Amino acid sequence: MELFPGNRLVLATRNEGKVREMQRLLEGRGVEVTTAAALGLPEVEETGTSFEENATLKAESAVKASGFAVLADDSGLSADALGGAPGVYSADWGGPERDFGKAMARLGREVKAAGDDRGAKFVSVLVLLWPDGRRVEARGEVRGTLVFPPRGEGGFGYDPCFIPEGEDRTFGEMAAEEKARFSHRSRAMEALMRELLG
Ligand SMILES: O=c1nc[nH]c2c1ncn2[C@H]1C[C@H](O)[C@@H](COP(=O)(O)OP(=O)(O)OP(=O)(O)O)O1
Ligand SMILES: [Mg+2]
Repeated sequence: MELFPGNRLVLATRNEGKVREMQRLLEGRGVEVTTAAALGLPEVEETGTSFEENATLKAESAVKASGFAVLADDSGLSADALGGAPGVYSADWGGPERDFGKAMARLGREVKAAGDDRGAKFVSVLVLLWPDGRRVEARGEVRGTLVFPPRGEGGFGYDPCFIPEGEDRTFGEMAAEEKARFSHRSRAMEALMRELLG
């Protein structure tokens, strides 16, 4: 039996970094993956106050516009020193131009000003939604340490300022397959597949 109608899955994200990671995580599952950008789907206002809410908003909008099954990710970096900020506002800290050099500089300043606790976690919430309303949700987290100034050119977003627990290099210094071994998104995807396939 087909998991998705037409065996097709739409990634409801505009973030190329996420698209690359999600495509890699779905490889070999016999699913034809396409993206919101490729289908020209409308952008979504992320008005929720939780990762779950925003992932749901993105998934619902893309299902409505495309008629296909959809996978949405809402994610972010939560600094212990800042009570979990930037959290769901992680993308907003990059400004309209999505300048994460600027966002990481701000994060460094604010963390130091707040007492310099370097503990942090990345969170990813995935929502899989079918046109018939069936829905599966999963969360993945990875704890780690913030490092300033940022290091490495790999990955995207805040990757250069985050060292996952037990490692000594940032996500920005890792190859894609290495980041995928620890990442919040990989963990969420594993949890999603467990939910889905039992
Ligand atoms: O693995 C990651 N490595 C580095 N940074 C990350 C990661 N995962 C999330 N982040 C940061 C940057 C991103 O911009 C924001 C998520 O915001 P979020 O609204 O979920 O995604 P987005 O606006 O970039 O794309 P979209 O909403 O179209 O899926 O958190
Ligand atoms: Mg977004």
